Amino acid sequence: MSAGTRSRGTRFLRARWRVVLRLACWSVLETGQTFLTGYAPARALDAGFLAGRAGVGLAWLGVAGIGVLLGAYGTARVYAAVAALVEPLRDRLVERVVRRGVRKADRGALSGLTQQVEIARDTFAGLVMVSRSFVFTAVGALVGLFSLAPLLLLVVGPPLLAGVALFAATLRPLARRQEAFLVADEALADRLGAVCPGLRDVTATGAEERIAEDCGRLVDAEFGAARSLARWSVLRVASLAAGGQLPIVLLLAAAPWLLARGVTTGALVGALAYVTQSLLPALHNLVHGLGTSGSRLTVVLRRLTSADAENMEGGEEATRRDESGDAASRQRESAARRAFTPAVAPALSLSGVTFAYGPASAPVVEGLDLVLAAGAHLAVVGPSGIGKSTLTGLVAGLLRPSEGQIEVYGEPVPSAAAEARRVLIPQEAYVFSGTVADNLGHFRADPVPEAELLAAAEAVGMGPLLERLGGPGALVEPAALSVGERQLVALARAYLSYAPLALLDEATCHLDPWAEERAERAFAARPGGTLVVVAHRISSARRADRVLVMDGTGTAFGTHDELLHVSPLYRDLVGSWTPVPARRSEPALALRDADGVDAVARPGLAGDGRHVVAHGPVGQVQASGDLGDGGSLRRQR
Ligand SMILES: Nc1ncnc2c1ncn2[C@@H]1O[C@H](COP(=O)(O)OP(=O)(O)OP(=O)(O)O)[C@@H](O)[C@H]1O
Repeated sequence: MSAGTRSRGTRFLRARWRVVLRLACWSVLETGQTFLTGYAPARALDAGFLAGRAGVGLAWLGVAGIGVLLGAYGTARVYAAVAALVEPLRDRLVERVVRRGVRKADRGALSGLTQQVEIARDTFAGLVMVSRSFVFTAVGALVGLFSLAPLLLLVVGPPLLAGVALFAATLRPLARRQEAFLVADEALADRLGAVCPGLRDVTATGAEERIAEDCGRLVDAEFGAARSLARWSVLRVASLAAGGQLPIVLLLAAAPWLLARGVTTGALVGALAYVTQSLLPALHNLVHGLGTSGSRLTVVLRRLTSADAENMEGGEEATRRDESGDAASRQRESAARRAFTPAVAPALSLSGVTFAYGPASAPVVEGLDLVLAAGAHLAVVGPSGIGKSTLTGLVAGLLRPSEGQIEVYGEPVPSAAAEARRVLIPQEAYVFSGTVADNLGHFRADPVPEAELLAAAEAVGMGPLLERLGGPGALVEPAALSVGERQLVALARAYLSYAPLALLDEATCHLDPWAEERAERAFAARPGGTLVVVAHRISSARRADRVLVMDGTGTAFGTHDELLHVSPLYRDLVGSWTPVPARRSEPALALRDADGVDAVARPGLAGDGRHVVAHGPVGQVQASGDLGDGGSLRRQR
């Protein structure tokens, strides 16, 4: 406990000396009861039952009973006195906390702090009870032992003193370790509290490993603190054994010696009663109560009473953390910027990559070799469920191959360097509550200049949406955006990142073919940028300068024209894809049937302009949908 907290505590108690005195007086009754715990049975035996005077024995037992009743009355009064001591402490702490909470208008902090006040109040009450009880019980028992036979003090006193001394010696180091454990526990709880609600963000940004590492460090810190605490707690158990249990053994072992020196049988039984009924439970409560609650109270009180200072320190600490965080992000960023400079290594290289979702499952990717030069534009095609997303997950480092190596711009996957060089835009675009600028600049540690934001939005076709939302400073309500609009936000965000390799995993599937084309061309034209697109339209594959056809565990790789000749699967895929009609003046709406058949419609073709009916040129596709802003569709069949 710090000197400041100690002196405040002394002042607090001195100002309430009357309550302390009242508490002491009522506690004397407890001492009386403790005295009778051993003395009455001793007299009942020696002067009563063993002397053949059962009446006297019963009378002494009756006295012990009265002692218990008086002790119980005293304990009830003690509780009232403890309340008179504890409640003012609570009031003072609450006053402090509320004053500070109101000043800062921080309701979250206020509720957290008032909860700590309750902990402080309860812990303080517990401490007053156990330490007071130990003192008065010990006095009662020692006086009782002395009255029965001073020799008994010789047997019980030394181990009791040794136990208490050992306990006192461990108090401070134990409190420090308890505090270290609490701090580590809270740090972990804080971190998990922040991470768990944001798990989607973590996955969306591919930060699992970094977060796992970070949380792992906190888990290790708490584990270390718990081990150290446990080691010191062994000494606490030793002090209990020495002070409470050893006297019992000594009394029994020394019984013949004591009896030979005039100690009566009743006195021996009385001494055992003192140790087992009073001293041991009181010491047990003291060791556990003071050992655990004492350090908890120290921590809570220090926080509550010096929170202003701590807040300042906390602020500085946060700034320091921010600064070091900034430094780390600056480092990552400069690594990423460097990645944009012309690279000698290929943008992507896979050699002998094999991956299966489970040890017993068939591999989704098997022995795949692929080299993609920097600046290339690759389309990955294949039937549904063939492994296209799995491949992007492998390249992004979200999945680990069981065999083979993957490198992104010469950096092994997974690694932070490879992570900084790629950005994955999944089909399910993620938009979070915040401003448009927050969302778009999410992959950038440096503030993105507004002109750059606008240019990126324009490049990927998000311009009209940005305007409708109210510009970069406007707040985004994710639920109010259509899936297509969310994809536009995700595309602009990825476009702004410094990662040169963009992985679009059906990231434009909710956009119309023209919006998709615009976005893909924008990514392909990023200076030094390499693009891998999981294509769901033939137009997308035709735009790419290379196509990877996935066909079970086999693959074919080449240009569109080459593959039309060599890959029957590619020919089939091209045949089943619907050609995109020439662009009309009014925006078109593209629908895709569950079987992957496209249908294209124009608003106004049927319906009221927002609700349209689309007739598919292939098969009998019929669907109606709501043409939201930005041309996206919520389809009802
Ligand atoms: N987490 C997973 N656990 C087990 N199997 C999975 C998991 N994710 C995908 N698969 C299986 O792996 C195979 C390849 O899936 P993947 O999503 O990579 O295919 P895809 O070609 O991207 O499909 P689509 O075009 O429909 O998105 C499928 O059979 C799928 O069921």
